[in-house]
Amino acid sequence: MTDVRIRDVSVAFETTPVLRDVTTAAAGGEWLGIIGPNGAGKSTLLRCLAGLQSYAGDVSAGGVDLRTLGTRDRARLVAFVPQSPVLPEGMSVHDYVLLGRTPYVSYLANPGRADRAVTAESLELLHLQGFRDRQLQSLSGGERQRATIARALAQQPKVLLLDEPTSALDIGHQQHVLELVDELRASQDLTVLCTMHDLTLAGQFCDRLTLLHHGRVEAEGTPREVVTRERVQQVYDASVDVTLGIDDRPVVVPARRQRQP
Ligand SMILES: Nc1ncnc2c1ncn2[C@@H]1O[C@H](COP(=O)(O)OP(=O)(O)OP(=O)(O)O)[C@@H](O)[C@H]1O
Repeated sequence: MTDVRIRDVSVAFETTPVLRDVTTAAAGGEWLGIIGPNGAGKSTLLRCLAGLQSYAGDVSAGGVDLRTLGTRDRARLVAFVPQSPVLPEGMSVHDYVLLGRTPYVSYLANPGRADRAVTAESLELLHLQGFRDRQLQSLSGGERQRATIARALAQQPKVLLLDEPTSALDIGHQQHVLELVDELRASQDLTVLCTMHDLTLAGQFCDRLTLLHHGRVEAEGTPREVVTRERVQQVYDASVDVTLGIDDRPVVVPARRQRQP
């Protein structure tokens, strides 16, 4: 299984620091949730791992410094599902998911039978068989989100990076996708790093959480350790109640501030 280590990672845009000496790690096969308010640096951190953002510091997966890998080797190791993917115009769902096989297809060759089988399996896992010939642009937001996850699974990565994977999904598909990721994690030895805004869902699915605030690690640990009423109030400036649900995992309930008379 492939562990991910992030050490002293810093990113600045112009002169504005966005990540400041971020150090955290996911053990092989673990699901690490990255949480924090808007603008905390969550997506930027995932983009560093995906090779889309330059950074100071070190990031490794399975002991390999990700900077040393070429595009194809990196894509076999790490798959990234961005929050708002740019989808190619005029492409069918099937062909888009088949793109996930690119790192396995030789230059100038066409995808083979095995690539098509993995693509069909990914479509099935995300309940997209009925959409295989539809144009991407004709899909709803949630269907597009499932298509991007299917493309990432077709990459057969060791590390899956998910940026807000359930933001466009209804409650049923949220659960389906997160359960599926959890099953794949177990069956395919995947290590998962996932940004999430829903702290209750994050607590239910993640083994550990890293809380970012203003680009720094504010807290990390088990969901129960990280998601406390006081911390959510302080970091998110939110009024909430936090109770413990199944398996002592936190349940975060917004508590409406006093109504104005
Ligand atoms: N290319 C860029 N140029 C300048 N600033 C940027 C750039 N990309 C991100 N930022 C800034 O970096 C900060 C962190 O952005 P990031 O997208 O990582 O936050 P986030 O925690 O994922 O937020 P959200 O929860 O809103 O998605 C934000 O203030 C954002 O405006």
